[in-house]
Amino acid sequence: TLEEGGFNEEWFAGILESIVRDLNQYGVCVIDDFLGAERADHILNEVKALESHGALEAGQVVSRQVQDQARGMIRGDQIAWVTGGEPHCSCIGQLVTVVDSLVAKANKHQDAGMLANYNITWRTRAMVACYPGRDTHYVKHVDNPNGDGRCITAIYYLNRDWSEDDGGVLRIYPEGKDQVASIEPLFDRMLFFWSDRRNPHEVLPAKITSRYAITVWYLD
Ligand SMILES: O=C(O)CNC(=O)c1n[nH]c2ccccc2c1=O
Ligand SMILES: [Fe+2]
Repeated sequence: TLEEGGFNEEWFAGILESIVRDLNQYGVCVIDDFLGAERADHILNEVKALESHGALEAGQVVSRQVQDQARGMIRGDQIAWVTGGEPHCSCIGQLVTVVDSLVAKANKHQDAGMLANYNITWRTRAMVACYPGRDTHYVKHVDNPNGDGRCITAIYYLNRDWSEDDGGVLRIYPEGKDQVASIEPLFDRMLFFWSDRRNPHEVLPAKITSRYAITVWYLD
């Protein structure tokens, strides 16, 4: 976990190995207990503060069947873009800084493999997303189907005590493979996957009132 200021060398090296190995082997890498519960909690509190201050806007406004039309559009995911430099997002900023270091080191790692095909010098801001429950979901899609520069999707989940009935599982259908990855949006779970056509994915209907995730896309 993170020592004051820096981060623990062997923790970092272990995570780095997992990212390089798993992205090359599966195109997907899941790291559990990424930052430890205390830091994860601080990040969750910053996300909840964004939500309660109405900083999250409609990521995609979905209309439901006709009978719901009367109730207006059911909101899909709600998002906010943060740099992590905002005063009330400093812990989100620390998360992004650590992930930046890991991705940069993985890109230049001696066993980078397919990662070496990229020269990752940039990234998007962090997209804080909340799926407000009531079956909100995200249809099957590819993040970067047409070479817009995004090569790695990095998602950090913040859902405490998630259980099967809460829904909101991320399902990835790795191209050319018959197995599907079902990834539960667990608290303090970090996920990396190739952003291109190798990883079509969808967010299954979320039952829990608020399903939180922070996504950063790394650019080649
Ligand atoms: O939350 C997840 O587990 C996966 N989430 C996604 O795949 C995902 N992908 N692309 C987006 C674009 C705009 C707004 C939200 C999204 C989004 O949640
Ligand atoms: Fe996506």
